[in-house]
Amino acid sequence: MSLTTGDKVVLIGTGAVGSSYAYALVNQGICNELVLVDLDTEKSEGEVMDLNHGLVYAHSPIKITSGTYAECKDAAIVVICAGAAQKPGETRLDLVSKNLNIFRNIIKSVMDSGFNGIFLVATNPVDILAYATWKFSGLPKERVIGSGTILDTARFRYLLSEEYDVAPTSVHAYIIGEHGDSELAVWSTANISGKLIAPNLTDARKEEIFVQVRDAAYQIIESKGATYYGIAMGLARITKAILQNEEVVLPVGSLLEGEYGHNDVYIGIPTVIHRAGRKDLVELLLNEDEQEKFANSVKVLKDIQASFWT
Ligand SMILES: NC(=O)C1=CN([C@@H]2O[C@H](COP(=O)(O)OP(=O)(O)OC[C@H]3O[C@@H](n4cnc5c(N)ncnc54)[C@H](O)[C@@H]3O)[C@@H](O)[C@H]2O)C=CC1
Ligand SMILES: CC(=O)C(=O)O
Repeated sequence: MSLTTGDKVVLIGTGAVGSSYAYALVNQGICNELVLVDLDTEKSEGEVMDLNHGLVYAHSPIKITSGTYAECKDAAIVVICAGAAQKPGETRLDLVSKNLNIFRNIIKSVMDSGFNGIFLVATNPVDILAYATWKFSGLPKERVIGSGTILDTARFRYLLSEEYDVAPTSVHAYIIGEHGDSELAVWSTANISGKLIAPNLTDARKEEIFVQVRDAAYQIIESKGATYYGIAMGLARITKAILQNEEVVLPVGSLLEGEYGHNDVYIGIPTVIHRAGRKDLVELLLNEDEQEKFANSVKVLKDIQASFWT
């Protein structure tokens, strides 16, 4: 069966992240049909009403409805933002059992609809849940994408843009690895217009910037209860890259099969995104320290996987 070709998006989970993503899609005119699904149907229906009331001022026409899993049948992309979120003091990995159970049911319901498109997963712990989506759905790896380190990389580029007074889009730098505490900054290739950043910063300053990136979620959750605008913009960016067949490189969650010397794990790495989902992985040349940190991040994720998949 060939890939569904329209640009219908079904969003599962219309909480803080899901509703912000829907709002970003409408404002940027990324798709022309959006269906909202949530266990709490009253909430998704309310979100649909609210979004529709802004349509007269939207970027371009879009049909927004609430629906059931049957709507996934002809969807190009199913985006999953459903499940539990971190409470203050919790790590992303604390959510694993709860959200794996939720995902078992969600993926089955989506696949039972006859879905033949691309999954984009945001629910945490996102790397484990992207892997679970790939396993539960039976879809090829190209059609299951996690949000990976799209948000962490955006945070990193923003902080470096502040450091150097240039636009974040002119900073070329990646956070890779787990979307979580074991992630790493690839300082060895981070640059502005080809000029390497690392030689101009002390180790102490680099560590300060990295810690700000790594711990941003904890800080935001402590101050306002949840993070959602940043990831919503990141998810909208990935959605646009897929629907517009951009072949752009984005740091998303992709399955490793020998790349970087590891396999059988979803993790945040630069990936070429096109209309069929993931195209190629871009293998960064990591230095020894980065390779060790990346290997540790893989191990953190694999140890968790091992307790759920033999
Ligand atoms: N990947 C990333 O970079 C980020 C991921 N997240 C994650 O996104 C997820 C959602 O976060 P929030 O929107 O803040 O949470 P939320 O609690 O505001 O929303 C979750 C929604 O999921 C729905 N839901 C729960 N079980 C469901 C099921 N079985 N079927 C359908 N809907 C169901 C709930 O009714 C609720 O509307 C969390 O796991 C959070 O950690 C949050 C920020 C960044
Ligand atoms: C909550 C989360 O995963 C983040 O903001 O990075």
